[in-house]
Amino acid sequence: MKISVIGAGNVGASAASAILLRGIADDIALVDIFGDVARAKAIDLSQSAAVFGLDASVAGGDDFELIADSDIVVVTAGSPRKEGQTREDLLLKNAGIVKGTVEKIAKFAPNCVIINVTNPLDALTYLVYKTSGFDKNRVLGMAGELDSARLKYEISQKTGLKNSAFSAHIIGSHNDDMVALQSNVSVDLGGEFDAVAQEAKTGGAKIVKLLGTSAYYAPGAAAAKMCEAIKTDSEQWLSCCVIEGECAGGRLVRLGKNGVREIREPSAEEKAALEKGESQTAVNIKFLKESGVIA
Ligand SMILES: NC(=O)c1ccc[n+]([C@@H]2O[C@H](COP(=O)([O-])OP(=O)(O)OC[C@H]3O[C@@H](n4cnc5c(N)ncnc54)[C@H](O)[C@@H]3O)[C@@H](O)[C@H]2O)c1
Repeated sequence: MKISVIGAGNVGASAASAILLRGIADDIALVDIFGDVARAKAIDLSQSAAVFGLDASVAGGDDFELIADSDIVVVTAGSPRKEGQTREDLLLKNAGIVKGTVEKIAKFAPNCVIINVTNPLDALTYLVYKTSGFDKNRVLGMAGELDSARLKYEISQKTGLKNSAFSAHIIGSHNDDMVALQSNVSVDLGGEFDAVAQEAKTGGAKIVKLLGTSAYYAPGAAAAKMCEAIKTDSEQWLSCCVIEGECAGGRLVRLGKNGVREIREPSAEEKAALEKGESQTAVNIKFLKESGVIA
């Protein structure tokens, strides 16, 4: 399997490292406008493969021909949040970067599954769909697996339970109105679920405040997990952003070689909870249409 990552910055390099060290791909390509950065990180990653005696190859540079014949392309090109910025503040600048990137993906890797990571996640995943011309099952966004991991972290902190002892999911939009699924949490939090969920929802902002930029190890790991599920036609339900009509939002899905295999239909109560976050995504998409970024 060949997996390419566009953007060799914090999230892109972390995703490539997780993909490599979990043995998900035989070939990895890392592309960045700063070709030497991508080349250097590809050499560094190749040497980390040598540490573990792994045979996967890693190439890097600024030439999109490197991504030819990729099965999966992960898009991380774009600016991250700085302190005080919302994900929405990144909309127009990152939309231009993602659009240009996806035009090249459609040219050089026309049969791949695209996983968008660049924020604001949901509106830009919709932009990926419209720009690529791909079937909607081959366009995904990564956010829900990260948000769900943050919920697991908070539950583990609260209860002392190990990660392997329970499951938890967050779906919906990658903004303040994401939806933690209490019915899916296999731990009794005794009435404290909402407070714990709120900690998870603001988990990204807490890291931005401490670090001055957004998180990258967990986002990279979450993108790698989606790649692994695609490769293995996994039976696991993952929280991923998918195209829903004329919008995009996080749902529990099963992934496989062609991308989305199955979407779990939200309950009526969940649908009502999803509306607020997705109305923000709809506003962002409308703005991209009015700005001419989406034709
Ligand atoms: N979906 C999520 O859950 C999630 C989580 C964390 C970060 N993010 C987002 O991921 C994106 C990347 O974050 P980061 O921390 O890696 O940023 P970063 O600045 O470390 O890396 C971004 C990289 O993109 C490159 N780039 C910019 N324009 C490009 C282009 N046209 N072609 C190729 N490469 C290009 C830059 O040179 C840089 O190396 C941001 O938009 C951030 O908000 C999303």
